[in-house]
Amino acid sequence: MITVAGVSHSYGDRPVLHEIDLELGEHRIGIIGANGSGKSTLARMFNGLVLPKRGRVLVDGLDTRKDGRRVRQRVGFVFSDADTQIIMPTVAEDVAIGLSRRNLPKAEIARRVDEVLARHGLAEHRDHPAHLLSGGQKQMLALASVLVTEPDILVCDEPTTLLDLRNVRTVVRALEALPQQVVLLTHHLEMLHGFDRVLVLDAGRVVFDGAPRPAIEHYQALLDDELAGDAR
Ligand SMILES: Nc1ncnc2c1ncn2[C@@H]1O[C@H](COP(=O)(O)OP(=O)(O)OP(=O)(O)O)[C@@H](O)[C@H]1O
Repeated sequence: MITVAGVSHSYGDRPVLHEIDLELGEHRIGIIGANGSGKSTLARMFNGLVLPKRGRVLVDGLDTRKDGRRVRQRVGFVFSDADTQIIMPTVAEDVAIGLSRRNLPKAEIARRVDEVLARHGLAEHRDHPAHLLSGGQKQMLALASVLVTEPDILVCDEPTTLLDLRNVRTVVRALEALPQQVVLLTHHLEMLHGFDRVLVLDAGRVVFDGAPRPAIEHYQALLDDELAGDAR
């Protein structure tokens, strides 16, 4: 359960989030909104990458401000640009690095790495240079590198932005199969099909909170209003 209590945030004197209160416990939660509406800032608060200027964010009762390390063990984060997440030369090494601080026996690390690579269609690339993978494979690697740490919650910040339709579907299927709670930020609105709850952000405020279809309609209506305003 992620609790956002009275959260406001600004970068310098630029306000980006205003008085947000949320209890996020559903299995599949989407966050949508225009560029700059504050989605990434909010999502980065879920694992303490950004600490709120005002208010608190709790994960299963752990305060991101005081218990950052334990929060990050529970909340995995996948970024949109997999290249920025890939840090080791080979695919298997990149997945294994996430477990390096866990004090696990070598054999256990190898077992977990092989298992997660097999589950995400990367087994045959185990010893390949990570930077030679395709865009879609890199995103699956980024996902595998986070999932190997067995987080309870997975936050994905536009994980399909750089992918073609085929790879978007691969990521969608991978996310669908996860037992974890998933919070997905996306501009690919069709990914939200079947989600339990979708938040619409606009200028740092949650302006809709409900089922996917009305959420998408609300977002589209906002854009229509904005475009009509621009045309006037
Ligand atoms: N580290 C930062 N320093 C200063 N300003 C920032 C920083 N990160 C984000 N911003 C600004 O805060 C606002 C909200 O950004 P944020 O990335 O949270 O929005 P977003 O809804 O995720 O956008 P997008 O869909 O483009 O990813 C934007 O105006 C952005 O320029």
